[in-house]
Amino acid sequence: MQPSAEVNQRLARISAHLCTEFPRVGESSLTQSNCRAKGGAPGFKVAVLGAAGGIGQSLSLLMKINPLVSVLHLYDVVNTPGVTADISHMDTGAVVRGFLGQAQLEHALTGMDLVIIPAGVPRKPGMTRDDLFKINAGIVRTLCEGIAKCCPHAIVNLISNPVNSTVPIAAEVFKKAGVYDPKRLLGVTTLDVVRANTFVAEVLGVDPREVNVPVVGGHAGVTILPLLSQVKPPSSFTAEEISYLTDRIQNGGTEVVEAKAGAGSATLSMAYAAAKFADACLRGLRGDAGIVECSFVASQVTELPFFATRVRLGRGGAEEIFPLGPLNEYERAGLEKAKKELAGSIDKGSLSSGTDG
Ligand SMILES: NC(=O)c1ccc[n+]([C@@H]2O[C@H](COP(=O)([O-])OP(=O)(O)OC[C@H]3O[C@@H](n4cnc5c(N)ncnc54)[C@H](O)[C@@H]3O)[C@@H](O)[C@H]2O)c1
Ligand SMILES: O=C(O)C[C@H](O)C(=O)O
Repeated sequence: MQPSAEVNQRLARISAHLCTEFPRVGESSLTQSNCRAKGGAPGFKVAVLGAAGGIGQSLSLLMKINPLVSVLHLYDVVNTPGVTADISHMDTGAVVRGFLGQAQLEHALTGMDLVIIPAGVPRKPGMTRDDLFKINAGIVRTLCEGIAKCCPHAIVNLISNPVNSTVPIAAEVFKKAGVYDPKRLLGVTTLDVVRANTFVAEVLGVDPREVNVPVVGGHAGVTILPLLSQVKPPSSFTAEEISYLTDRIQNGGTEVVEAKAGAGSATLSMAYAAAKFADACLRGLRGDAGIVECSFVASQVTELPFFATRVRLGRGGAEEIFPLGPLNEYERAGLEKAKKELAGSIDKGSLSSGTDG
């Protein structure tokens, strides 16, 4: 006998809730819940919020192949059943579960060790990252309220722009909920480092994997401050090369936005950068020694309450924040410009708490 349309609809609703837990009636009598293997390899529980987006999909794929991840929760307000079904077929260790819409946010977050947030709208040509503030502030606030309630000890990797303001917004949400741990809130600026390594390697004619450029400050225009005097391996540049590299690194995001011509901003290089940073956070959580990355965090390195510098990642998140190190005159001038702009963006985020942006 064929199951009624009503039964099929009911199962589809349950299936949307649990995403891949039930096949449609009539397809097989064996369901995933009867399967002998239940998953549960040792590792960390990671949630991606905004998992169906341009960054979210590639990032979720990269987290699914990370051997440190045992459980991967994919949350978005659209399209997570499809993304989850697709990624869950990859034969890697992490067990994947999908969550759709605000009603499932708490299930998505409960028990997570690391929450990565690429949710929010991207830029179009002619826009600044700050033009995204109003809409993304509200999204970040709602998601962080969920984190405060369901996994207050998770490490948070915040990608949504404008990072210079969304990190202060998240801090205010966590403070209000009484769960703020500044070491666990990390703004993701890894793409600036990834770009800097690539562009510097092109100029030097070397493999980018051999290059490490500290990029400090924040994540927008002049607040992105590459410290070319501290490049590893030690390298020297002409004044013309310094000017070209600084400008290209500061405007790397705009270069992609313009090339995509209205179809969004960096997604693939960003997913790579976010996966690299998340992997570093997970190795820190595991207790590995010497994990150092740049990140926009609560900081006393300058007079500003938040600043991106090199940080040492450990079980508690950003356990040590390194000072800027010696700067040359060009970098000192860049630092002053960066701080001036950053101060306004940080205040805008901190003071927006409780409003809709
Ligand atoms: N930090 C960085 O270096 C960096 C780099 C690139 C992009 N970004 C930023 O990342 C964000 C996402 O970019 P994208 O290209 O993936 O955009 P996108 O539009 O392709 O994807 C965003 C996703 O967020 C989801 N979303 C919207 N509201 C949500 C909510 N309340 N809860 C959960 N999910 C929600 C959307 O449904 C969508 O799937 C943008 O703000 C962008 O500016 C940051
Ligand atoms: O430029 C953008 O708007 C996205 C992102 O911040 C980037 O640097 O690529």
